[in-house]
Amino acid sequence: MTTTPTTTASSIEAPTMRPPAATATGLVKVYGRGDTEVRALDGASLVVPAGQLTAIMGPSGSGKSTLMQTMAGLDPVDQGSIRLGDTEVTTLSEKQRTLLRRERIGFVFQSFNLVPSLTARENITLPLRLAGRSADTAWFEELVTILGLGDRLTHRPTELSGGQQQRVAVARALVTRPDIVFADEPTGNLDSRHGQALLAFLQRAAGELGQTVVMVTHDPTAASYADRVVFLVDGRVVSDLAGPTVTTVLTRMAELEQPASRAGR
Ligand SMILES: Nc1ncnc2c1ncn2[C@@H]1O[C@H](COP(=O)(O)OP(=O)(O)OP(=O)(O)O)[C@@H](O)[C@H]1O
Repeated sequence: MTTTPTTTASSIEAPTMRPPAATATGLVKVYGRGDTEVRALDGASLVVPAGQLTAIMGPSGSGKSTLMQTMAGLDPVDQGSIRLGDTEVTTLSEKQRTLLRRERIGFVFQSFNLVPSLTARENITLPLRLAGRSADTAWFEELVTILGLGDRLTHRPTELSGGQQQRVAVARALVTRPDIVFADEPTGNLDSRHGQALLAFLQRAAGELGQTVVMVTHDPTAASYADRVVFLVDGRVVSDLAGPTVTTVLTRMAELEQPASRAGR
């Protein structure tokens, strides 16, 4: 078994029966100019296997959110390629990216981002209304049941606990059966019990429902729910770990913090 961080192509490949849900190659994203220039992504490459829960970890400022936002078509890149299924995202116009997000991508944010004036049901079905689609009733019922929201559908966000609000946000992200769900610190505002319930659901959504999920997290416990963890350092994917446990994630993080592992980059 090798635990040495590596930047070879094999570190970003993961075997899967289905074609990858997304593939990012050589992403470069620069913010600012001159003295204030920051290379948030500096050649990041990543394959996201379909039907898996992939966690993205890395030190603060390593580019995790930027990687997620660019892969989700929220933000353009300066260089590189992003394929979502057969679609090259980087050459789409802003309008086309908006449509892509609406039709094929689900989002879960740390801050839930629910619409305060809408009920839980209306929040969950909002992406369908925006896309002009009708609800798949069986799928809606399945999501609501698995997430334990059946008796909360007429409540507004202020009438729900943090855990319930985040479950509404997760149902909203999955209601369109998107090709991929991006979750940025989805358990960041939850206590550990609600956080673990949510992670168990994301794991189940991938394992049983075949949903592809990419989750940014700082938390080794959250990462241990993933099928695979990829580690970002200085804007590049430098290592990955299949079948992570809290211990193996902590060990790998400690290795990546060693100056030697970052030398020559
Ligand atoms: N809009 C922006 N303008 C300028 N710099 C930015 C912008 N967004 C991100 N950055 C910089 O890009 C780098 C990567 O930021 P990013 O938020 O992707 O990192 P992160 O790994 O998600 O960090 P954290 O774990 O702290 O949330 C950081 O140095 C950040 O300051």
